Amino acid sequence: MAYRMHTFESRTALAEAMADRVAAQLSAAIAARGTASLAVSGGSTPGPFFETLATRDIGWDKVTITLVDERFVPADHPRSNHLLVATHLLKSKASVARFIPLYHATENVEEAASLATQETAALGAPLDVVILGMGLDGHTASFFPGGDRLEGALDHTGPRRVMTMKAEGAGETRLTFSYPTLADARLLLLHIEGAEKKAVLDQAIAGTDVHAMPIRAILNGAPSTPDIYWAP
Ligand SMILES: O=C1O[C@H](COP(=O)(O)O)[C@@H](O)[C@H](O)[C@H]1O
Repeated sequence: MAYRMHTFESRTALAEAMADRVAAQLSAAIAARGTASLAVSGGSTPGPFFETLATRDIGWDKVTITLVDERFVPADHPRSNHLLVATHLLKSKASVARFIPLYHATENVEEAASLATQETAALGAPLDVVILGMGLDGHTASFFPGGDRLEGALDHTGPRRVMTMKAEGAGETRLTFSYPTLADARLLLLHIEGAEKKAVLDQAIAGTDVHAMPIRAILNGAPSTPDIYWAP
């Protein structure tokens, strides 16, 4: 397993440190290439970090933000990751950033995935910053254990794209970037909080079955070494 562990005394300290790190990487990208790309996770963890990041003084008008994964629900749905980003990140100094959603109000989720693939291609590759989360079942992005397209999503040789995922533990059908899009980010972060998630991380580190705990695909053999940010 290859990763770097960063442990903090509090979630506030983590949010400050991670916001500094991400802001520095985005600023460096803007200085080098004129623009910067940031793909973030949803769920219950990132809200306070988003609030902190939005206060950082960088060239937000040159930053494009997207999601590593999304539920196939409209942006006003309470479980929408887009809603989380709109509420907690696209505000303050970051209100001028551009946002590319993965959800589209198409007839079916396959069409939404195809549109999201086309629209996010403009971000180029690799992405500047990818921030992953992890569920208690060991999923990351929407790489769920038992996912109907898990094999394809984790294929190291597959295309960079947005694809669909259905899994018992996922609730709604998902849209997710494929592993090749996420795993070679210039800065690859894994953000987890709490003792329960630390125990899941330790379990993932101790084993090798990627299908049982897809987070292992990131911890073991991603082209970029992930930096793990954890606070109790
Ligand atoms: O379903 C999801 O869950 C994971 C973890 O979320 P959390 O609520 O345990 O923080 C998240 O990383 C992912 O983006 C989200 O769609």
